[in-house]
Amino acid sequence: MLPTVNFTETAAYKYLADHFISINEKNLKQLFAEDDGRFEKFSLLFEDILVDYSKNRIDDTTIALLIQLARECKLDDAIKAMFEGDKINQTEGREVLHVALRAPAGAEILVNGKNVVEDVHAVLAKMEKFSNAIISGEWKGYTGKAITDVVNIGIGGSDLGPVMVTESLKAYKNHLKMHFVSNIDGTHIAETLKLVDPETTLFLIASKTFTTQETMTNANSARTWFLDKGAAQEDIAKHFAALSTNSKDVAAFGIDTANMFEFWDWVGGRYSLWSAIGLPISLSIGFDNFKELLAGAHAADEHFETAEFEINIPVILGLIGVWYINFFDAETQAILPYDQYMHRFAAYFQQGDMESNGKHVDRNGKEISYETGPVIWGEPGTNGQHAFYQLIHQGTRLIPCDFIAPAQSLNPLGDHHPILLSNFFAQTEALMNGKTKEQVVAELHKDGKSTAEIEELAPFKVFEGNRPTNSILLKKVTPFSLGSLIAFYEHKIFVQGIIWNIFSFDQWGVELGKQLAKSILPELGDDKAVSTHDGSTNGLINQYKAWR
Ligand SMILES: O=P(O)(O)OC[C@H]1O[C@H](O)[C@@H](O)[C@@H](O)[C@@H]1O
Repeated sequence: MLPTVNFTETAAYKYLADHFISINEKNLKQLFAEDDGRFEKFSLLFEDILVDYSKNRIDDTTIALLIQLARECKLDDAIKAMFEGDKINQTEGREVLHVALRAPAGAEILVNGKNVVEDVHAVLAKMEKFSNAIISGEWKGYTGKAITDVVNIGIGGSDLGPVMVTESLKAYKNHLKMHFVSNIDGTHIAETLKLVDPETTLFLIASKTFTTQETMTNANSARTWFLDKGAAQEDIAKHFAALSTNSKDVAAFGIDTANMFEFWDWVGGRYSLWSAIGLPISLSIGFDNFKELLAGAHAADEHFETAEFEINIPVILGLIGVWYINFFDAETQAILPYDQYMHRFAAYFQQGDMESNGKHVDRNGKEISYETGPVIWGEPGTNGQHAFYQLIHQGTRLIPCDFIAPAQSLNPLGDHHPILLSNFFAQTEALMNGKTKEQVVAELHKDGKSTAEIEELAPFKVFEGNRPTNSILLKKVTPFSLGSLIAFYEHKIFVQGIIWNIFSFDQWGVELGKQLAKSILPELGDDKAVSTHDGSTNGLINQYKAWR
């Protein structure tokens, strides 16, 4: 059982509320001026990842109080409960053990008296064998040809992780062409099927439950297409595999359970890329690289489980997030990777964070009176700079930003990387320091503007600065460093969920829309006007019927 402390009733919260008043008056520039050792103090090096959190609106007292808050909320007990396999997903009665998916062989994590690490490694061995057979071409399709294309059909947690990781690690990929179909919009599967040949395509049907409407509809369309192209029922075994917890429905679909890669209900969908759901990753970059990804995540797990809170990266990042959300009223969190390969990183953590911490009821089942999970958003740099950074620099909202960049490029082409990195460094500097009216006036003078022109223009050119950022500098994007980075973000979400006293591992909020869609679907079967809904919904449905 998780602790159920209301963080707003702790002593630390009250101290933080007072302390906020003095910090809110301080400028980041001033905080740096007051403390020569600020960077050393507020940065952490983990393997080849440097996390610089010094450009935040914090001082020693802030960090001490935030850590006191974590202690009062019994974060240490909560971490222990997760790693020990307690049923901390209480509303679904499940353990939360994505950490077991990356535990090394020989480790022991018990669920109902059984060591799940053994099961994990049995599935990993099966994934390794299968990946090797597909990649080497030893596995043949129904006409004797090797597989060239892999189509992963899944949605949410059964899509976003593999998409993000295969994109982030594209530089490590082999010859297999990867395709991902998620949307129920027929366009997604139709456009994908145009690109592939049934004789050389492997379909992975990825669904924890194997009941998700989008995935099963797309999977059925893929199977129909496969058979329509001339393949026979018995050929399905060579071209369809399932990644699921539901062997009964996998068999009912017609997939040989020998081609089923199993995972378990203690793996949350949005935490499942480390499980059999990661098979497309292993196919795309090879099993050894997939193992490195797991090893990087495991190293981050060990850090999270054992490091003192003061030097614990997910704890510090999580607490700083709480500081902005609950004291500065920040509503969003931007994630800005300066790495084109990581272009789906923010999208991935939209599910990871928003599905986990978008909750309004606490662990006692009571409505809560404070803010919880932020809106997560972001695009890769420098594209974002030319799109929405205006608002981050000069808008009225405080937007904490995570800037992420690799020191070494995987495509060191001319001076591209130094230019990219100069922007990465410049943006956090600009957000922190801003530009004063005096600086603006001096610049306009230099440009030969008249006093009247200067007076008129100056206010628009001022940047108030004092806008907080984290900078995460990776030596290089490797399977290992990416694994660690993802795990840090996962654990940050956990930390925040514990402080907010919410359940981070259920997702009841996705159910209502599904239920209503199920009841609307039969109503779309004829041309009769509907009148059973509210005026707007009736109006929309009836117009659709008139136009289709
Ligand atoms: O893997 P499945 O079972 O198809 O679920 C896909 C997705 O469905 C729902 O939207 C949620 O439960 C998500 O967390 C999940 O990732």
